[in-house]
Amino acid sequence: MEQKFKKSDLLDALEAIKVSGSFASFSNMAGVSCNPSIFVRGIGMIKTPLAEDQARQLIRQARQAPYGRRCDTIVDTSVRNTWELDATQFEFLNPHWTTTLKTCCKTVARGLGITSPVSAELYKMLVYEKGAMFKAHTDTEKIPGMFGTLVICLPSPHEGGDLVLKHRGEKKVFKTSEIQPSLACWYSDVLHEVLPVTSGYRWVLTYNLAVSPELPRPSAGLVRDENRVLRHTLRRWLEQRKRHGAGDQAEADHFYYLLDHEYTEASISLRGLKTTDLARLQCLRAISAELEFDVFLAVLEKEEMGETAYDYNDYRGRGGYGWYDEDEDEDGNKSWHELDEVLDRSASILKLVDLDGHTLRTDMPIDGAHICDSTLQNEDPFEDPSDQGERDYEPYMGNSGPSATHWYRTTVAVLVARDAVNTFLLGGSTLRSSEAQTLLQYYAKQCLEPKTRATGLQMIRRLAPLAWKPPQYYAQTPSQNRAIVLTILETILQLHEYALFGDVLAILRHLKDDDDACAGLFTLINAAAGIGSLQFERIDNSLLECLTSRPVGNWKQPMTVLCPVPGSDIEVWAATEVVKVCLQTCQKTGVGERDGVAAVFLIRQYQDWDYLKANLLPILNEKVAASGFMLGALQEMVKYAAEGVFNLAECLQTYKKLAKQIVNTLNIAEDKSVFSPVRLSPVRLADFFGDCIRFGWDDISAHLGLNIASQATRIPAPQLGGFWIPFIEHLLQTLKDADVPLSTPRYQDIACAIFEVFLDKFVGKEPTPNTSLRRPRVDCSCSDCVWLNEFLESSDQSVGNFPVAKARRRHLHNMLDGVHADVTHLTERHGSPYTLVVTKTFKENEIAKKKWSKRFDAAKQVFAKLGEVQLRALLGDEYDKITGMEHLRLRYRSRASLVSKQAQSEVSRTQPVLGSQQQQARVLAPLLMSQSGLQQNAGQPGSSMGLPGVGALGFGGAAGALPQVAGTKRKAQTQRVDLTEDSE
Ligand SMILES: O=C(O)CCC(=O)C(=O)O
Ligand SMILES: [Fe+2]
Repeated sequence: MEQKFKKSDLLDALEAIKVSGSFASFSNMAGVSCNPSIFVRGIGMIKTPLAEDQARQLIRQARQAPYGRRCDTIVDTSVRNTWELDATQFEFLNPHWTTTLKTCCKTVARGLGITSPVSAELYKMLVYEKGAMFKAHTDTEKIPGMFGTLVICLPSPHEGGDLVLKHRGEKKVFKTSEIQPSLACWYSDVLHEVLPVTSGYRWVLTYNLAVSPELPRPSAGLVRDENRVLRHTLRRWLEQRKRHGAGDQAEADHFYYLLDHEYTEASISLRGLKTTDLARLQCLRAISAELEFDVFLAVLEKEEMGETAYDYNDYRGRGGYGWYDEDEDEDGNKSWHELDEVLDRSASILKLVDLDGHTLRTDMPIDGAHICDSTLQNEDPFEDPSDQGERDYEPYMGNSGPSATHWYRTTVAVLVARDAVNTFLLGGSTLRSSEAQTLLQYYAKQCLEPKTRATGLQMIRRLAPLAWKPPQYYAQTPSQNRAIVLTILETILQLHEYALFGDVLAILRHLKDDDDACAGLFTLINAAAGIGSLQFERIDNSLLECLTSRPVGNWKQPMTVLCPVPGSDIEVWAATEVVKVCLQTCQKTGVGERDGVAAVFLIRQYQDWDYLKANLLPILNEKVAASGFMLGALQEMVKYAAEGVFNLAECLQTYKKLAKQIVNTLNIAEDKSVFSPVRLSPVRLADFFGDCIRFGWDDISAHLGLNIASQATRIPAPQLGGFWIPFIEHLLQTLKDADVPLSTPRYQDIACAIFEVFLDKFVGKEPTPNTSLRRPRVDCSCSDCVWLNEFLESSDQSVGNFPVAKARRRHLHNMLDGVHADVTHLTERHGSPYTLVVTKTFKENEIAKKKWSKRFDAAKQVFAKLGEVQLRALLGDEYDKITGMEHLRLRYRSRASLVSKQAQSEVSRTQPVLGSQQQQARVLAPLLMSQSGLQQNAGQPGSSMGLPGVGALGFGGAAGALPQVAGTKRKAQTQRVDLTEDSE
């Protein structure tokens, strides 16, 4: 009859594992007196480091080392190619060498985790010359009690010759070339090899390691007793769970095991564990590979909030010496306040990781009340708070007693029965999408193991919709997230779970904007198709949906990475389905240049010129207004025609015919959407001029130039910086490339027209300062506000006093702030009630001036970027006027007269005076009086320009509110209607 499982047995079994030993260990011997002073018969003393001539002498004395294969010992230099000397051929003259070796044995015992005394018996001296190596093998038992091998690497320069050791999937590499003298040791059941020496000589001594033959033989495998007991206990737990099912008697589905050491959230992983914790977790990990449970690591946190005893210090703190925000002891630590009564208690897993340290959950609530039951140590896992926890203390507040919150943290291993792992991982609270994403990665890994595959897939099905709910897609950074998406899809494809693949893609369809994810997906498909195991017909529809969820212009990248084998089902799909759907999509409205480019690209890739003529040309004929789409497609066509793929003559004929139509229907002002980089890029329009020059279509470019110049005044403000200024820049380049003089009237007209409207709508006139004391009303009809409005609207009162109680002062204050009134308001704290003093200011003048100056400077930058020489040629006679912008200034003629005018105004007080706004505001603000009620900021130009390179200047506002100037004659356009008073 099986013994009944007890939690305490599991604890005992774990605690019995004390030593952390590894299957192999290395150690630096520096500092140990270790020159053995080797004397070799037939040679004499060997000097260290080993020199070439002595190395050759050693080799002459040596023989080719054999190796053991089953019962034989054979020489085969393709397996082992080393020179060896028997222990009888040499001796150590250094009398301390025996002591050194004893020290080495202790190092070995510690490194391999052996508690009984270890002895080392000299076996061979080995010399590896260039090319020498020893292929992977395990060592045979050569003496009674032997459990492993010790190698002492003597000083001898060499490269290569790395010692590579592997055990149960773990691998260690020891570079004897880097550290000498040094030792390495391993258990006999560890597979190891010596990689070929690439230069010099590798020189080592080998020793047989043994324990007393009566003792159990230590080995790297889990034959140590402690591990057997642990495995046995765990098996009993799991079997008992199965037997009792889910009833009352049911065994716990998980246990927390308190680690000996504390670890931080950042350091928690198997690799970061110390000594015994490491030893125990390594055993658990090994056993969990055989038994049905999983091991995780976790940082637990408990929060307790409660009332504390009344603290005299707080009282004193408030009474006589002012208010202490924090109560700290002399060392600056927050002092400890015992909780008299705990009012609120909660526990959570702050962070749960797998043994590789991958985060699975964070901030996951757990049942604090039963935590003792789940802990193997059977105690509150949180240590004595008085020296561990973080704390926060709230002193006596008058209406409630003093309270404190304590947080306690501890680190544990979590053992979870495998049938309960999913419930455990998904437990606690609703999963955040980022958590669902991390869990997905975990389950993707599970899918790769046949045993856990079914659950893994099931969980992916369940978690995917949680992980990628539309708004949370970017819960993690896009690239991290994209990597997860692709890992999952790759796993699913590998497993041929096509239905699930479709489901996950359907969830991902909203990832319209993540083109890299889409391209990544198509790369995956391409790779899977390359392996030859893909059933493409089961995913083609999902892929098509993935394409159609984004603009045609974005199909080019994924379809480029796809590169299917000619004649394959993927190619047939691309040539029929993809191209067909692409053209259907192009018939819709709102297509732009990138769509035109992509459509032609796809036809070039999968169809031919005849197909294009039959299917794309009719669409182009219909789409004259979508000039971006047209130009994209036409220019792409000509590109391929030049490469010889399409019929060049027919292409050019089509281009010319359609180009005429584009120019005829071009309407700059109305077709807002065309002249935005999304629909048509400035460079493409410039290229169009280039094409006209190249192909000699002079009439077309003349017509287009005229069109632009005559319609320029109607260009909406945002398109200036977003399209037309960059266009000029590209046009300059195009003309230079085509050797066309910049002073050609056609281009001069275009440039002047655009710059004039740029100055007019973007920079605008320097704003006229407001001199009036009248301010806009606040929107409230209470008696206080009536009073306030009277003051605000008055043209001669600059300061208003409002002696009203606090609540009413606050109301006035809020109302003023609500309309951003150009006033200051301060409370004068004497008398009863206090008085709200409102003073009219002229800050808006300064603000408006600053904004204008920024735009002015931005325009200067634009001119500077284009270059003086080029601009002079392009703007001709207009150059000085346009780039100087003097006509936009308020007072550019005589700066000197400003001072006298200012003085004059101080005398007259009623006359509006124009000049430097800042100066005026500063000097005259409190004094000015005027009848003018006009708001000087109305119709401020320059807003929302989207000017490249000057965006940071922050042009904001409503350019749409600009008064538009009628008329078509360029020279007459520089005047704009201005609502502000202008003294000129
Ligand atoms: O040369 C070494 O480092 C290891 C030699 C070895 O594996 C052996 O002698 O069995
Ligand atoms: Fe070996």
